[in-house]
Amino acid sequence: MTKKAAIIGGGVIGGGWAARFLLNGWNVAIFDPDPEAERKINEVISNARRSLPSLYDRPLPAEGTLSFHRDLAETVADADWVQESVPERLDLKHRVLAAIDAAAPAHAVIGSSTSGFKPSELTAEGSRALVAHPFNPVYLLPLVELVGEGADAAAETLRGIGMYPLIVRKEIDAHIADRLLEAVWRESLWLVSDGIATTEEIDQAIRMGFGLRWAQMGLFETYRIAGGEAGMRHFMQQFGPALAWPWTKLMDVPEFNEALVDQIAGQSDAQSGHRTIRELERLRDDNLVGIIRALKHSGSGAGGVVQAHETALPLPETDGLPITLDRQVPQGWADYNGHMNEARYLEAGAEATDQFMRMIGADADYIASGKSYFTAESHVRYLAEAHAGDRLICRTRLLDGAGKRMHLFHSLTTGDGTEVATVETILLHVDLGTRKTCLAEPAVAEALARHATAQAGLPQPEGVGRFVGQVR
Ligand SMILES: NC(=O)C1=CN([C@@H]2O[C@H](COP(=O)(O)OP(=O)(O)OC[C@H]3O[C@@H](n4cnc5c(N)ncnc54)[C@H](O)[C@@H]3O)[C@@H](O)[C@H]2O)C=CC1
Ligand SMILES: C[N+](C)(C)CC(=O)CC(=O)[O-]
Repeated sequence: MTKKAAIIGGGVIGGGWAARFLLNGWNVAIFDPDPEAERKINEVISNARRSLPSLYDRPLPAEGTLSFHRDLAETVADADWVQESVPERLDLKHRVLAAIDAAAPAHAVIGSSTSGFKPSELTAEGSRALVAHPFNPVYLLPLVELVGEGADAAAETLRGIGMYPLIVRKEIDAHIADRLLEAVWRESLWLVSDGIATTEEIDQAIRMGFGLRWAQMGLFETYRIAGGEAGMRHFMQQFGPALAWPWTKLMDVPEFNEALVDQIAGQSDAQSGHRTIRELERLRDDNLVGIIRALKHSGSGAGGVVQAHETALPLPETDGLPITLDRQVPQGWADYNGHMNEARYLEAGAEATDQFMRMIGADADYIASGKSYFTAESHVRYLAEAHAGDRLICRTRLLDGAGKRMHLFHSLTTGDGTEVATVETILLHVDLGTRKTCLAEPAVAEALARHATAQAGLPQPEGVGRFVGQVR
């Protein structure tokens, strides 16, 4: 049965949670007294639809239903997960959590998005909530810090929607990540307030340098490398004494007053005010998709989380011909002509070939055993336009699988069935030791023969054997 998430408070974070659950197949019910909440949440969900599925090379589950309610008790009825995301005020959280506790089913997990409160503070008035602290945008960033009782069971559910639960073993104000962020934030406010740097210069200092490192190796692994061949021990010996130097104003905070707010907000407007928040969100999301997809290749950081989640998603079902690709066209695949760039059709064909290889047993283990296929020739026909956000499906015909050859004809269609391209490709079976062609192992040869039998009698696809400049 489809699971249900109830989102209490649908602002920046509640909207992100709603999108994360919804796009992973959950039904989502929302309670937020703001009359603008429905519009805002729908805008956040639209942004999520254009980005989250683009992280995956398999389709996400079909979206659940989305409903907006005027009554908290009605919202949480039958919920499997209730996520409180109201403003960061303890008295308000206590009131809202008490109402949730009174109406939610006993089996429901009650998570609080609190950035700073400890579970002992949240539960002081009897609530059974635990901290489930996410990161913005919740639908793309996998990290969620879990603190409190029931964290292990909650973690399992969150992994199921593609998140990375980090169980915080001992409660502490602001958990783990916000303590780190707060240190950078505090020092940045000092630098602006003292006139050392502008908001833009600080952002450049982060994104041109260490920000790039952190997404893939974090702090400690990065510094281990910075110690040279002697590693972390040498790094610490070299830079440890700096802790006592006046590099930072640790624990000291600039006075938070109107002048500071005006200074920071004014510089931020000058830096980024030419774009709306939604435009900035889309830019951020497109960049995050590109970064996370790059990390997927090496299984690093958030890319490893997407990889693991993806293997748990069902493969597309075949409908006569094997479906070798079913994914969304990411924004980054569109070019200056406003459609999918020509190179991406070949990339999609190459992904389909890889999937077909896995289907016939020429998978990672087979390659590790020293055998594989090399592509000898490919021909792409561009038949119609695919656009960013389109669903892209590939069905693969096996035209010849005998001997050392594998001749494939990929037909790429969009979700509405329009054939946008064909990629015809000939591969040769090779011994990776000698780099010379050889016959496939019997299991692979037999799998190819089974596909050939299943496809026997199908008409030759239109366009087979075409070459560039052919006279019509
Ligand atoms: N904004 C951020 O970067 C992050 C925020 N958080 C945490 O998430 C929580 C929510 O923060 P944001 O989404 O940023 O705030 P927000 O101000 O964007 O959204 C809060 C929402 O709660 C609604 N609300 C107010 N009273 C309510 C009530 N009694 N019942 C139901 N809804 C009510 C408001 O109408 C608003 O839509 C806070 O605890 C915050 O610390 C966690 C991670 C990141
Ligand atoms: C600013 N903040 C403390 C609310 C930030 C967070 O809690 C996490 C995030 O997304 O940066």
